[in-house]
Amino acid sequence: EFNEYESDGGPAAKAFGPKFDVFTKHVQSHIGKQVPEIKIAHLVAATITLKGIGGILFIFGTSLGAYLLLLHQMIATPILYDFYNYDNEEKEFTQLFIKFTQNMALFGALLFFIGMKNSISRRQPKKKFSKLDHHTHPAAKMEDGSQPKYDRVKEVKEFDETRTGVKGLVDSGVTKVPRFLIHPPHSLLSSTTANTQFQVPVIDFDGFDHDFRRVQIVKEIREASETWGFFQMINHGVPDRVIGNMIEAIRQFHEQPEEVKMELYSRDSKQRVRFYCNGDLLVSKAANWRDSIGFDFQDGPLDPESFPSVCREPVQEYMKHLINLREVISGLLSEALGLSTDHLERIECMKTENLVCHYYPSCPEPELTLGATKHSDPSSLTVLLQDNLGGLQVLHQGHWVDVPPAHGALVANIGDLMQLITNDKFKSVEHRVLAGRVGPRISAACFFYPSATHRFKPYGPIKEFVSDNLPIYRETHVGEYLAYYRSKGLDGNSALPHFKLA
Ligand SMILES: O=C(O)CCC(=O)C(=O)O
Ligand SMILES: [Fe+2]
Repeated sequence: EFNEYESDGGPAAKAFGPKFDVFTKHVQSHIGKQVPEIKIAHLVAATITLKGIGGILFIFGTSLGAYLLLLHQMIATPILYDFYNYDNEEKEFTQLFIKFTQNMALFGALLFFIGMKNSISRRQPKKKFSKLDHHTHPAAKMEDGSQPKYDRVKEVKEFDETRTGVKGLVDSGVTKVPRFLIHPPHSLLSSTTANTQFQVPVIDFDGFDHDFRRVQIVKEIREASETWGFFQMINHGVPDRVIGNMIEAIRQFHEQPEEVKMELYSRDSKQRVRFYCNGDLLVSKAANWRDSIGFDFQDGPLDPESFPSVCREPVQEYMKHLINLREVISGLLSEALGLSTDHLERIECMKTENLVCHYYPSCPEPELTLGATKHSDPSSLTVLLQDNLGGLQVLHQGHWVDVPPAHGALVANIGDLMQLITNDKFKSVEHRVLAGRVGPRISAACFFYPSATHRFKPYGPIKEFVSDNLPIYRETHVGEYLAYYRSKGLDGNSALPHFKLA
């Protein structure tokens, strides 16, 4: 009867009216003020509406429905079940009191429902990307056989907003490589057929400061830098223990809880320590199956507080050794170029260090993607530490050649800026990383650049390498070079030709 309504309020108003009068009198005598007059028919209409709409919304599981029902309970219960107007001996008291407490229980249940809804939405702040994977796979077809419409920008944006990188995808149970990570067939072609007739040179640095050995080492470095642009170094002076700790620390950074790592996620290259997935995610055509943490040292040490605590000491210790090694290589490279030992140091072309520590998660479909697209490094020189899984390949005489992991070894490779200042004498050679079913693979690339404090210092071909006054490249500075390199993204083409003189 309470749900029937007529213009005077119907039977509901007849039951409700007297009780409401008593209730308003109570309230008036308590607060000592006149309560504004409310038409009983309006009140009944309001409570029926609240109950009706609230009930329907609640069935569909919305919090708004629960709030409306709460409001209904707050108005109707104390007025309708007015046990407090009866003596506790009277039978109405018991009946009304039972009804009142039942409604209070309902009130509590509604509060509980709202609380649960809020806590669920707080625990799931981000979209689970995995829900999308079957839509985004190019092999996926609509029911009518057509390809689903693909919105790459949206997919990439949603992925970026998870702030958890490729590892986040893997952890959420993705079993297919999402489309934005799939590379075109021509860049995947012959992924698995590495050429085994060539071998990347391995150079033993033992005795580099003894004249006799030094001559030999300098010769090997010259040959490797002119033909391969790559060589592996052994007995380079960085202890195995330091290397082992470094690999373990990178693993620990990437494998710590998402919530901690997400705090450091950033696309702002001015942020000196940051976690990111594909520096060129927003400009590249195909993303790489890897996450990275970057440390931009800029001509000096970083504030220890800016390191994530899981990897602070191992990274600092590794870099201390790499600074020493840079001095050694800088002298050897200068000599290999036929310049005085301190030449490269004097022109400050390797003064800044930028360390990027990569994590390549295991991949369910490694034949569809890459750990790193074919690229050459923009640096003057890169020193790379890789774990024992393999996957790094260098392009040599038109063939992809594996750079096999060797215990305790470090890889050195000539970067674009070195090729530019040596007028093509030393080569900045293209390399890539295959994705693997076994993982994670871990690596740390330390890029040595010209001084960051002299970002606009011009660099062009050194005069000793310019015969008949024919430089191949125009002058540039590290700021310009990097801006161009980044704007292009890793698209498989070198940035160097852009700086060629006509
Ligand atoms: O992870 C690797 O082995 C190579 C990484 C690389 O080429 C780079 O960071 O430029
Ligand atoms: Fe590289």
